[in-house]
Amino acid sequence: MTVHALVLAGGTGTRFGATTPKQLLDLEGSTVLSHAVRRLAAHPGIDCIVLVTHAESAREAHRIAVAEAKVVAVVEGGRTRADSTRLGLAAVPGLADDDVVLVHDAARPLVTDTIVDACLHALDEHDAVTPAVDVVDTLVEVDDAGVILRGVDRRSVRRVQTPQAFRAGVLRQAHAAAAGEDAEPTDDCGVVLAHVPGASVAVVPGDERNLKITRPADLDLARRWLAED
Ligand SMILES: Nc1ccn([C@@H]2O[C@H](COP(=O)(O)OP(=O)(O)OP(=O)(O)O)[C@@H](O)[C@H]2O)c(=O)n1
Ligand SMILES: C[C@](O)(CO)[C@H](O)COP(=O)(O)O
Repeated sequence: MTVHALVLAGGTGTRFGATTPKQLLDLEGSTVLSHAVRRLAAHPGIDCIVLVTHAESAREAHRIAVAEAKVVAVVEGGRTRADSTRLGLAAVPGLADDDVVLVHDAARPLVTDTIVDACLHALDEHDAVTPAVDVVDTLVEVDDAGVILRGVDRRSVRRVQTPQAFRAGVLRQAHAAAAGEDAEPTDDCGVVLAHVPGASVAVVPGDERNLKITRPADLDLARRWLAED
């Protein structure tokens, strides 16, 4: 059984507001993308990595591929995140249904071995696994006018992260069924839940430091946490 990782860097980073995609931003001398790939490549349980890039990130992705022996392919991503996963899956050489696929956001450069280990371990019992953290604020559901409709019990919700881990056959089945649909799922566990009836999808402990760089303040936090590592 081989463990493959897809690193998704096909987005534009609109919410960050920079002129280049956020995966190219500098984080203590290396790009955000390069941190994410380096951390996954250093995990002994991960055999090979496919980079899914935005056209503007292709040069950096190819540079990383030369430096990191585990990177076996670089492909251009799609319009949506799900399209990018689908294109990445198609580029994995020799992917067997009982192989494992980890799907990771390049925008999460502080992924740790502990998180990867937790995901891989839980995959012995589940079809798909995602790291997740607790919600500490009170949650409410609102209408379009911002009027609160009801409270949401925060004990029953989590904020999910990546890498998300899958049996390859399950992820392939889910994305084949989802292809062409109007919905734009924001993560791959959601695609499995929606399209693989009966699939067992579970959470394992994530880490607050495994943040997704979405807005400029996130980069400042990542810099601080990286310096503390
Ligand atoms: N078509 C897309 C959209 C997103 N992603 C990747 O999915 C991850 C999570 O997406 P997000 O943080 O939303 O990144 P962007 O789409 O780049 O940001 P924004 O939504 O602010 O435009 C990122 O690593 C991003 O590069 C991707 O590979 N292909
Ligand atoms: C996959 C993800 O990082 C899990 O939290 C998140 O859903 C990505 O969402 P985005 O809207 O693409 O930022």
